[in-house]
Amino acid sequence: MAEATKTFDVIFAGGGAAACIIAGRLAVADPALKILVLEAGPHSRNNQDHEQPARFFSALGRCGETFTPYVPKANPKLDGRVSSTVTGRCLGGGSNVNVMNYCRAAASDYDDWETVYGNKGWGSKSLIPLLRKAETYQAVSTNDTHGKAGPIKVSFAKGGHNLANEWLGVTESFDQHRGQIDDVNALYACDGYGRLARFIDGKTGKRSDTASAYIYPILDTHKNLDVQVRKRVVRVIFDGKRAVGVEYVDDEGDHVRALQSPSVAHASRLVVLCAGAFGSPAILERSGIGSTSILSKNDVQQIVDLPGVGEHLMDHYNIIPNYFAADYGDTLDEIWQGTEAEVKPFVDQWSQTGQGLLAHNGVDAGIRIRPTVDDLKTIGPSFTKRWNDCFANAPDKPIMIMVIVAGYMGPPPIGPRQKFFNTTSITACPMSKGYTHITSGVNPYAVLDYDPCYLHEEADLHVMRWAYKHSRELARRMPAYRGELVSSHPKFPEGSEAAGKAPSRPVPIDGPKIKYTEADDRAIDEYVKQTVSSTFHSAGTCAMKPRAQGGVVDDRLNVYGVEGLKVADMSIIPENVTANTYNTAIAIGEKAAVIIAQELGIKGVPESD
Ligand SMILES: Cc1cc2nc3c(=O)[nH]c(=O)nc-3n(C[C@H](O)[C@H](O)[C@H](O)COP(=O)(O)OP(=O)(O)OC[C@H]3O[C@@H](n4cnc5c(N)ncnc54)[C@H](O)[C@@H]3O)c2cc1C
Repeated sequence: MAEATKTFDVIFAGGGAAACIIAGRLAVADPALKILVLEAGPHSRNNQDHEQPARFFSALGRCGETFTPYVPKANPKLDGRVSSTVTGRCLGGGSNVNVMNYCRAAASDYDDWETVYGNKGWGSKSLIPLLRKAETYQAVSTNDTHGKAGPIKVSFAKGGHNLANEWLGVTESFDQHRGQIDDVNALYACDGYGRLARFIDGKTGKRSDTASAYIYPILDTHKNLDVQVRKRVVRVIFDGKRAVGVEYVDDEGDHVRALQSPSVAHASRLVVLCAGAFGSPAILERSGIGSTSILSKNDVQQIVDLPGVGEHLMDHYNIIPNYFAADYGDTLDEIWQGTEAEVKPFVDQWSQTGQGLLAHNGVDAGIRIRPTVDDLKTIGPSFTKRWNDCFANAPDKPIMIMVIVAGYMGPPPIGPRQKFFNTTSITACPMSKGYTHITSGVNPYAVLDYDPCYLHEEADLHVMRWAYKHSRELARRMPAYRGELVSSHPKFPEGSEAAGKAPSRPVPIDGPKIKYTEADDRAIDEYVKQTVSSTFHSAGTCAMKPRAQGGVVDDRLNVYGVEGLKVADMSIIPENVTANTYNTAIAIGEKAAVIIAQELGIKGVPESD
């Protein structure tokens, strides 16, 4: 149980990726501003699973207390399979548990937010200066979109990426049409292969999360910032239509007792929901803001009829075919599959130098890829409208993100330990959209009624089929290729020429491409349905767009129909970004800090670096 009611100027519900940026910026800019952050999970400081980059995969596999799993309905489009997702659950949220892949949206993704959805100040011209302000790009930059002195550190691996180099070598000879690109993340261009940076500090070898970057350095010195962990916000409380605080419970121990006597914190100026794509709409619905049918089903008295709350749930989703790698491959398998004793030498090296395989995320090369005219024919007519509507006239938008990952991603394979790599293909902007809603009006621990609706649009399936084929041609030409882990590939019909083998040797760069029959294509589709999984980029459930179009917040992040309440996290995006989402969460955090500072009359939160 928390102490007696306290009053703050600003209360943040959720202390994740975006929240830490906003709270940190405001706390420094105005030491008189009393800020409360209520985060459901624990502190993340000094947690080796977070700090030591290569441990991300083992931590994800254990899905311990710094993760929240979300289990959807069985999906008929996945042959009845259930494909779950997770979010971070600790100070820093997803930024503390993510894969650290530095992947930035297309400039036109942000421009669409401004021009298509009418959100003034959210186009690339406004957001790029904020992205620069947020980051220190620890590499030579070939363009002026990267930052030099921001709290978030971005680096390239200094060694241990020989498989990425091989893959890039193959792409150079095999796919000359696309070729190489200087900076895969230059915002205005895509469709070239290149090295990938990571959200890892190249000097210390530590993960660069928003808690470490914006909160922990000031927590002891800025007493105006009160961060309470293991506190779960139940709902916002209102005086009429004005948000004046939140009700919250302890996020551990006896849930029932906590629920019977929730604590209250008052906000004299603003309540900001930063609980992520699942948490923020759930808090809104428990507070009486949402669609009439959802609220009445859960006995919540309606304050505002906002049918868009919890709708338009977007994600990116991926397939991960694995391949055997030659012994010389620098892979993370030893760290991901090894015992603590086997990992210890890497820990020692990392502790002493900040380098070595533990300072890796294993994702060192990739492409944000667009289809050629021939590729569009291969994908087929189901994708034509989507292509014409979204991509044809936006040359900076990829349809897939394809990366090589140095290691086996999956449950430990049977047999003696071996080396692997995989080629993960991620849908950059899938058509399918889902929803997430509460199943209890009072219990913040109740499971959510959630369905990401993966593959509900056939085009998404056909794009993935094409991506599988393309990434496979690249993989089998790498000198370190030693065959396919057949269990993580399609079950091609017996006798099919498309069937993979292990062990086997690389094919020559100019060797023929695999020819697929219709039966082979069906096998790939089946494989996609059986294995497609979340990339953990859930977003869009409190969309920033006009209320009449299902919007939940306006372009100042105000929730429609009430006062003193904003949402600021990945739930506000009106349309997906064609990239992994951490960088966009950073943009939202920085932009929200500027907006709030302006409205509260706080100086010292500039709009650029
Ligand atoms: C496993 C994983 C891998 C990923 N990999 C990458 C990657 O490689 N690259 C990339 O760019 N992006 C990646 N992402 C995505 C990125 O990290 C997220 O998009 C980003 O963290 C979202 O930020 P947010 O502020 O919207 O929400 P979050 O960071 O999820 O923060 C929400 C916070 O609110 C808290 N919360 C929820 N409900 C309540 C409540 N009722 N009361 C109090 N607190 C609450 C949660 O505990 C959480 O800490 C990954 C995400 C995950 C989970």
